[in-house]
Amino acid sequence: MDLRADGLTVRYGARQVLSGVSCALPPGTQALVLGRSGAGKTTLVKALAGLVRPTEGRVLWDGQDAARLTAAERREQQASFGMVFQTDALFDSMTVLENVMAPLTRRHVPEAEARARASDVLRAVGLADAAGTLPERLSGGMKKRAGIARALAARPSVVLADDPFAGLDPGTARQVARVLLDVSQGGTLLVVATEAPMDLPLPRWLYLRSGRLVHDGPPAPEWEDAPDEVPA
Ligand SMILES: Nc1ncnc2c1ncn2[C@@H]1O[C@H](COP(=O)(O)OP(=O)(O)OP(=O)(O)O)[C@@H](O)[C@H]1O
Repeated sequence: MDLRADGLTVRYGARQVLSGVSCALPPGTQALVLGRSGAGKTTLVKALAGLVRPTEGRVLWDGQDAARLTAAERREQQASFGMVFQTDALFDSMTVLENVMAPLTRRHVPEAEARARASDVLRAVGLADAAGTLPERLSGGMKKRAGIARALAARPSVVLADDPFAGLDPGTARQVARVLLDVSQGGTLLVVATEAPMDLPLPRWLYLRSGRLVHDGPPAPEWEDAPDEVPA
């Protein structure tokens, strides 16, 4: 999917969280969405996925204004997005395989096909052996990879991962980075983080400061050290 933000502004009450963000994310884009805590990173990816409504400006999906679609059209388009959020939880009472199958069966993919696709993607994230396990028996890193498998089982063309490395040790973070790169091949990958992850050196940085997109281009580590105030 061709994704675009055009003058995107999001306000919560009096609080402006995103201010006039514009960016073009054609199919195959691989980018980091960076910025300090509270800079608006999560809000930006949620708005791109149609989960937060712009107060001003537009989000365009293949050139169509997402806010102008009917609820049914929006749901259909949202099937193109695979999202890994910080707060994602697996269903405790279901096995890892059943968790990964859930989004597919919800979309009426026949059981046998859902099972085969879920098994494939679990293999891709290195969790084939844990398919029959309940989530409570997984380590934090395994849970994270299971969450990624669930987001990817439906073969989304856009993968949005919100801080997928939070709380992971360096070895597990490396594994998760490799999985994200492997499984999103050919599609768009947007990864939110507060610091550029060493293991996932994506070629483009979208750097947010207090809701403004202050840099959109090649990696620019100088922004990570820049003082808080954004010049007017
Ligand atoms: N639903 C909401 N209602 C009110 N304020 C919100 C809401 N969602 C986010 N905010 C506020 O908007 C600001 C930006 O939040 P957002 O989660 O987009 O930032 P972030 O850059 O992803 O931060 P972090 O790295 O800490 O996750 C924060 O100050 C947050 O408190």
